[in-house]
Amino acid sequence: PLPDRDRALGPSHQQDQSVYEERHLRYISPLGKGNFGSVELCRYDPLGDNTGELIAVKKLQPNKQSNLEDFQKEINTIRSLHCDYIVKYRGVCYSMGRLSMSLVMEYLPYGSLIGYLEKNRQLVNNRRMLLFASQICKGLEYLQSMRYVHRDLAARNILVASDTLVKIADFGLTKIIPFDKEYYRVTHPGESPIFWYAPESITESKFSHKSDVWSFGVVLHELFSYCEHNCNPKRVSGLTNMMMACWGYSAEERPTFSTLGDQIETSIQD
Ligand SMILES: Cc1cnc(Nc2cc(F)c(C3CCN(C)CC3)c(F)c2)nc1Nc1ccc(F)c(N2CCCS2(=O)=O)c1
Repeated sequence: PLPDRDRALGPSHQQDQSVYEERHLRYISPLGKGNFGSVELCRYDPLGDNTGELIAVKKLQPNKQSNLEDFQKEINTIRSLHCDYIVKYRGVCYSMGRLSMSLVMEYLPYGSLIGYLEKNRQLVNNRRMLLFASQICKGLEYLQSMRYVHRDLAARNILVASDTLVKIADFGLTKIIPFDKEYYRVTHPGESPIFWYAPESITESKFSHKSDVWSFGVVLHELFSYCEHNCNPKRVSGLTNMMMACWGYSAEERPTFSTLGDQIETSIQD
């Protein structure tokens, strides 16, 4: 049964609501800004007594029309994803005054993985790093099962829910692979720094699950270069081999996320 506060407010205010009324949105602080728009920490407080839930609200930069289409696609993408290792969609908030809309998502208190690693270097040992790698791998395996290519996988786009849980965020560049092809070719060159891009993404603007595997290798490198290496060298060498495999020059050489997942589980057992 719904908690009393929701019963009193009727169906539109249920926990699994998808429309947030702007009048109940309490701005708290900025979380991040980019060419995409901005993400803010808000409290949705219909009772006005500060008991409402904390949410992350992504607003679109009020400019080019094409952004609105891309934003709609991003909302449709994240709304279709249901996985423990992917940041949860909560709903949308229409602000009629400005004829704009915002994407409402669950709020993960620890911020991006990069910031977390910098602040908690001593906490993230080898084992914790492999746990995070395994969660990101499972999230990517789920994305692949939905025929999505993330295209912007990097530690800055991974969010930390707790000391033992990370989630993939930011589906602004995510594309669906057409049913009759193995890859997605973009027309416009990407915005991301090419450090995370597979060779074919740079030379031919081709993106596939295997180019996400390349980027996953870079995320492993980011994770690994922050954590303590004071653990068993077998894990270290296992991880190094995984990274090198993700960086196979041709996409076919690279492992699948399920193979990588198995290798990570094996390394965790060691
Ligand atoms: C959906 C979502 C849920 N929870 C959270 N929690 C969150 C909690 C935090 F304390 C912080 C920081 C931590 C550090 N201090 C100094 C400032 C606040 C933080 F940055 C985020 N953030 C979300 N989104 C989000 C926010 C901000 C972003 F820059 C990006 N992006 C980054 C590259 C593309 S991006 O748009 O993915 C996504």
